[in-house]
Amino acid sequence: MVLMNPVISKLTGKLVVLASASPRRLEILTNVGLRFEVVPSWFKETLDKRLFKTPHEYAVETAKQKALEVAKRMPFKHLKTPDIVIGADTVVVMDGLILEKPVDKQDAYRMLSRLSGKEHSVFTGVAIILCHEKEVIDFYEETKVKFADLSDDLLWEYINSGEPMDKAGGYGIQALGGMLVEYVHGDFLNVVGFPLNQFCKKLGLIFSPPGSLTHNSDEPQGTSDPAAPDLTSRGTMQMQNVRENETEDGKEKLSKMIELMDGFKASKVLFTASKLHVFDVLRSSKTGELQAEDVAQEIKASMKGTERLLEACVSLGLLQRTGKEYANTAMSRHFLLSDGPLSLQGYIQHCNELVWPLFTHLETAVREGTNQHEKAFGKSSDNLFQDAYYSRHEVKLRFMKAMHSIAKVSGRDVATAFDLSKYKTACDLGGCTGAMAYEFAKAHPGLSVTMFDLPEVIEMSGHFRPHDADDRVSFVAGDFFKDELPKADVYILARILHDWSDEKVHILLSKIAKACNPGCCVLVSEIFLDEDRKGPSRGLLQALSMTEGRQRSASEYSLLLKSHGFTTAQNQTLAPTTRH
Ligand SMILES: Cc1cn([C@H]2C[C@H](O)[C@@H](COP(=O)(O)OP(=O)(O)OP(=O)(O)O)O2)c(=O)[nH]c1=O
Repeated sequence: MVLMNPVISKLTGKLVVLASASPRRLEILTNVGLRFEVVPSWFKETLDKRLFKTPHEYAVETAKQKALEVAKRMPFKHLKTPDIVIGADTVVVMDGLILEKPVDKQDAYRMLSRLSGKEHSVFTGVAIILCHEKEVIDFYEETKVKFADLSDDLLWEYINSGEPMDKAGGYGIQALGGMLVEYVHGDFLNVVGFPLNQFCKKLGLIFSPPGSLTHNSDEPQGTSDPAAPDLTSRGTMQMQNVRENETEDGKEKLSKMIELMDGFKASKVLFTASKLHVFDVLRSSKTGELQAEDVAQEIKASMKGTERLLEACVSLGLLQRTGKEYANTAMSRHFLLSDGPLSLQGYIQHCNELVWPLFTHLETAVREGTNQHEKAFGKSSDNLFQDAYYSRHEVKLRFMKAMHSIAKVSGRDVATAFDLSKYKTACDLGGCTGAMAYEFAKAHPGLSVTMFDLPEVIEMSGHFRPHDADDRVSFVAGDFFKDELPKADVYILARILHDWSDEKVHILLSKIAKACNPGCCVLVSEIFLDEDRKGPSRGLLQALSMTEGRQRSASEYSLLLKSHGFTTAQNQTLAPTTRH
């Protein structure tokens, strides 16, 4: 592509990120040959408008916050630091009132009828973050647009086209909305969401030779004083040294702290919405959407409480809201519907009913170094499974559902992690509902899998039998510490060993070693701790409520296995070992 603007070519080789989900901005910048990645900002456009003297200050600040959020997130979440992050925010302003995107059709109607027959301003605030230099350049552009007198019929026809909903002021000048417009004074692309002309000028200033950076030679007079911006100007340029290096760093630490402090609230919101079947209720409604009062009625809860719960769910990305209607997000549809193939509901209820009470006694657990079953449930648990999980029917069922959901979510990855084509038989020790065994059978057409677990588990495993159950999976009842193990080429230990002390692990491994022939293999699936035991925190957090078990690193597991003649063949995230 021939680059008309030499400024754009100055960005060649730099990691430029557009912190925007707007397809218009993407198109405008792509059209001029800019190469960039799109990382939509998670910054919520909720700044208090009353705190800004002018609408354009609001747009600029929102643009800045959008860009800063991405600049801060990328080094952690994407493991790379961009050179430049660009953020933008477009607002329509009528009689001093800021109009953003309409929340529903009525809102679009209110906006468009307010604009009918009159002139309004469109402001786009833009922020350019120079990540390495820790500088923010921001500016805004104003364009005046006049609407023709619009009849209600025309307005509703336009609203029903769906076009207004994701656009500031409820119209898109570049498409059908162009019909509503009598004239435009100023940069057309600014209305569409990005003031390209001024953006290129700013880039020119930024990438001109050193010394000229703070010298706004092409700025119209009187426009460079941010304290007194001139609305007729083509914008102001503010170079802010985010000296503030430490301040930014401090802010990041503070938000991490707040995230940690609030983490338990977020978990409990998820548990409660799940227990009250909020996600199922929304899915079952005709349109997949419901208002808070309908949800309250369905889940038999108070209106006030339900509304707060739904709002909190939206903020956590568990639900989405358009106007007053709540709906599941893609993530919730994936993991939170109770009958979904990858439903985590079983595990979530286990966390709510069993892990949560244990964690409320964490302080005592730390002081005493003991598990807190007795305090939490009024009953001690010397043998975790017999005393805690399998003592009562409903607790057993809940625990089995938890294991089932984890096996469903992780089963395919575990089953396909290694080439098992040379093996004919496998035995899934402590396989609970058989979900993992079925995944192995599905992944390996030549493999027959025996699921081995306690008789009280086997008697209920029928509840979880898939309708297309493969008859290569069979169930054998027994206690793997006491009874003879079925013969197999592959022994699967998925999330088993961490529950037990080294002593018990040795008992189990020696029984496997006796049962298997040379060349057979043990496949261990666990959260492996880092060798320095500094992470992953998921494993270390889980350890806090463990009874007699412990979390181990891959080399600790290898040592245990080696002492029974199993040499580690592959040792990655999953560790299968072969006995010679
Ligand atoms: C007035 C007007 C706005 N718009 C669009 C531009 C913006 O995308 C949108 C205003 O919303 P913004 O909040 O500025 O942007 P966005 O939500 O689309 O994307 P992001 O926040 O991720 O950057 O309205 C048009 O496409 N045409 C128009 O005529």
